Amino acid sequence: SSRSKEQRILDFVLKHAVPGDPTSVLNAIDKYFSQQEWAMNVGDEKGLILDRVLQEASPSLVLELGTYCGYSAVRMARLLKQGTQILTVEFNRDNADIAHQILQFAGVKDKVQVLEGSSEEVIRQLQKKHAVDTVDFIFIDHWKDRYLPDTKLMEELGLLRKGTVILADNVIFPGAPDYLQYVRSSPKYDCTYYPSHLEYLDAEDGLEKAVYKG
Ligand SMILES: Cc1cc(-c2n[nH]c(CCNC(=O)c3cc(-c4ccc(F)cc4)cc(O)c3O)n2)ccn1
Ligand SMILES: [Mg+2]
Repeated sequence: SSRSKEQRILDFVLKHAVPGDPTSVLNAIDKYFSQQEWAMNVGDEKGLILDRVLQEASPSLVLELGTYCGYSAVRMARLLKQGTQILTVEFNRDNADIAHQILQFAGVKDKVQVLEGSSEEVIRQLQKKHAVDTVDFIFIDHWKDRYLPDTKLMEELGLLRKGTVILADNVIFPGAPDYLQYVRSSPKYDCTYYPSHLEYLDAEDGLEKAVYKG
């Protein structure tokens, strides 16, 4: 059977990147998209914004919604201190498996745990099954119609603490208008918009940072 796009990305990484070198894995994935075909990784332009916002927050526990091939999980893991944990949630079993292999190759597997399932079911299990108290940094990059309900669910479950940073991808394209409207009008969040472009294309996109005020 023909290999999926995600399997082709994995093959390209295994061929062109250096085992144990996360930056070479990111460069290989970015090169794949510039040479071969587009895919929905956050990319290098928005990735730089993620780097800066993450370093500023210097979190101990990171939750990512939407792993895809693991590009942003590798991106975050390469910047975080030892002992930091990233829990990343992927809905598609095949992609979760690809991400697993890319994370392993990059040498960041000890910092990242890929949880397969829907964001809602995983979020509901975090406190009991994954011994999570509160989360310090959340990168939201999953189905755009789930940004708002999942943020409200995390509030309700007490997973956010004073200062928790929520960074959301694609708030312009494909867009998460209900989420944007909610965090920007809620007294519980301090929001900042980082304009950018859709990964590897010219269409406008951006990241929204929402800091929970507790
Ligand atoms: C419900 C649930 C879901 C998940 C989950 N796991 N993996 C994902 C990936 C979701 N990501 C996207 O759909 C996405 C799409 C575009 C795009 C598409 C088409 C265009 F034309 C232009 C841009 C661009 C992006 O940057 C994106 O991130 N969600 C995990 C857990 N629970
Ligand atoms: Mg995205």
